[in-house]
Amino acid sequence: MDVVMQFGGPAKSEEDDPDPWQTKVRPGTLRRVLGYFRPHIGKVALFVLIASLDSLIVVASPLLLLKLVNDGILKNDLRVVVLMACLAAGLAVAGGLLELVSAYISGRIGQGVSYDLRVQALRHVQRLPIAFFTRTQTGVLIGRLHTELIMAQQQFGYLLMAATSGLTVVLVLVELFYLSWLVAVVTLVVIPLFIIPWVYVGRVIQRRTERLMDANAGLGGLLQERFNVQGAMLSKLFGRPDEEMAEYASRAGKIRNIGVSLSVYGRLAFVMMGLMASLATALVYGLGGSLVLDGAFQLGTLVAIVTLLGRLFGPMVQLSGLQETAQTIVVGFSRTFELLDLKPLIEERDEPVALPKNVAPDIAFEDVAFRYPTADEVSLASLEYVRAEKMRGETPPQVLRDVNFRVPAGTMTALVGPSGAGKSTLTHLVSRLYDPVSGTVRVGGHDLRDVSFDSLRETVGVVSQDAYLFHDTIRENLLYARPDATEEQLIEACKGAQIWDLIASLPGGFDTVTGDRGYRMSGGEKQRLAIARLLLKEPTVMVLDEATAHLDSESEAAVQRALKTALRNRTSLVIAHRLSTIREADQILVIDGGRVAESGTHEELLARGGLYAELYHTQFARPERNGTRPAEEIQPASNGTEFIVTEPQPLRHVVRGG
Ligand SMILES: Nc1ncnc2c1ncn2[C@@H]1O[C@H](COP(=O)(O)OP(=O)(O)OP(=O)(O)O)[C@@H](O)[C@H]1O
Repeated sequence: MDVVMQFGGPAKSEEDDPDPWQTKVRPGTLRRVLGYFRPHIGKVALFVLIASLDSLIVVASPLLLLKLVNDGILKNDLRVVVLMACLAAGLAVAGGLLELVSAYISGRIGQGVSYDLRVQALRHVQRLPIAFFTRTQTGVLIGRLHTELIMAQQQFGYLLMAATSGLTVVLVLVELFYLSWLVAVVTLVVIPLFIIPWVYVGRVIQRRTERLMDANAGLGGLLQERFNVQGAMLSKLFGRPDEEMAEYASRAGKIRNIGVSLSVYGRLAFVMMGLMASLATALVYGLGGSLVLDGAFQLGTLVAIVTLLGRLFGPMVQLSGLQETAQTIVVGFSRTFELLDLKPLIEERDEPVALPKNVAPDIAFEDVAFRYPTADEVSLASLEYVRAEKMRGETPPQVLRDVNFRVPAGTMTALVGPSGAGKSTLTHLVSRLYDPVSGTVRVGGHDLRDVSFDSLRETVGVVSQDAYLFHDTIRENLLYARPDATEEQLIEACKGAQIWDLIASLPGGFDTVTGDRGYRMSGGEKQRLAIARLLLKEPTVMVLDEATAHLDSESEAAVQRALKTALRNRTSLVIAHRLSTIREADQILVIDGGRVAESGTHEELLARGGLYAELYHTQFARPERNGTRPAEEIQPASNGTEFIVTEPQPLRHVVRGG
């Protein structure tokens, strides 16, 4: 089977919003789907058994009616009447119970399969590189792992019902032939005429339901993006409520329109079903009644035939949707398979090396070149918000080239250079968020591609400018780094990170909730908490992006003290924005255009009179107003680099033009 199908279905209407990123169902998908049912084969067998018993009950009760009328009522035998009535009641109760049990079992199977698939998909997504997450729209990914699987699983329930309906239909037809071959033949001819419009309406309903789910997922993704703290902040600051409202309204309007048409079609299906049943029954009453008058069969047989007919429509309708349901399941599953088949770019090799604990290692970059991966290499177009078709297939430019340097164990290296030079990218390679395209990054002499993920995570600690905190208590945020930390260890880490006084002053102490993305804390406080989290983890290598923004001088001094503690006795790579940090570095690397343009100590680089000296002199050689250094100013350097100078002597580059 090689079907290309849009998940929302191909039905044409004004609500159609053709999606160019269709899900391609690959050959072998059905076999793969069935593979997920293998562990539940026992339950499937039990379900089939129970469903068969249920089908037998469905066809047995009309026979009781036949006997009740022919042998009881018509022959005036009260004993038969009572016995048949009791048996019919017993069968009805048994049928109800069996239906409940079969619903439970089919639920267990469907839920079990979607549980297995979901856990597998989550584990897989965890292994995907950071590049995947930078490209993927979170809301859509959540939809893929959640809503779409639920839908496939619900459809599975219908599939099981439809499959067992087959047995019921066969048994009912056999019994019809047994009771009256003439009525059975007429029924067989007439029923498809009624079923065809029903099938059409059923398909429309199914496609619109799928499109409704797609539209809901799209709206969910949008809301998730706009209503997280930063999205809400952006929309408030840019003040475009009307455009935002128009976007919501248009999407919600689409959902409304599909909802309205769904309820109309749903009602139509209901009416058609009733009409179908009434017309067929009227026909059989007419035909059967005349056969009774002719003495071809007795009244009880007619009652049984009419009852049987009533039990034929439901299963036939379910059977008619079998193919559509199966296809929806296969497409739903293949959407998850698509994700599972995305090969993680960064993998742990077999028998990886563990870096030694508690020993600060050196870091070495050897002929490193790097470019960010293409969309095709790391993501799925269907999960990207901006489906930049043109971008796909294009190779992004090299961000790092010919990078060679060594950070000796236990020393600090500062990275400076213009914005976009590649400093952050370079630090990403140390924590193996990305692998170099060529060349080698070594920690403690080991190629990072040989090192186990666990030991790399233990060895390398990262503090970014915008520290991320979970919406949880301060304690839980700290314990994330070391779940077994004692209260004393937590306090010690917080003291080292200069955040203990603040935590101690909070009424809730460690149990204070830090809010969505830690929003109730200031930038400096968040960064110090992140440093405390890192101190708990005790990595031997520190990768740090010094904060450039929104710290008042008191907070800034506190962060500086915290960093001093954090960097002590560790090998560190710091994207430095402050002169004090740069001066303290054992080595400074000036990064420019993805290369190490210069390296040395502050004094050496000044003496060399190159780019660093130029940057430094441009910044400090300017005459100060009133003999004092301005509290904050932006100065364009001759090479286009701008520095913001803030007290006490911090060095921040803002932008490099040209
Ligand atoms: N995820 C990404 N995908 C593609 N390109 C990227 C990605 N991240 C950064 N880049 C590009 O790589 C180049 C280097 O970026 P990088 O963030 O390393 O610079 P930087 O020196 O740290 O700048 P800044 O000081 O402004 O943070 C830039 O041209 C940037 O646009």
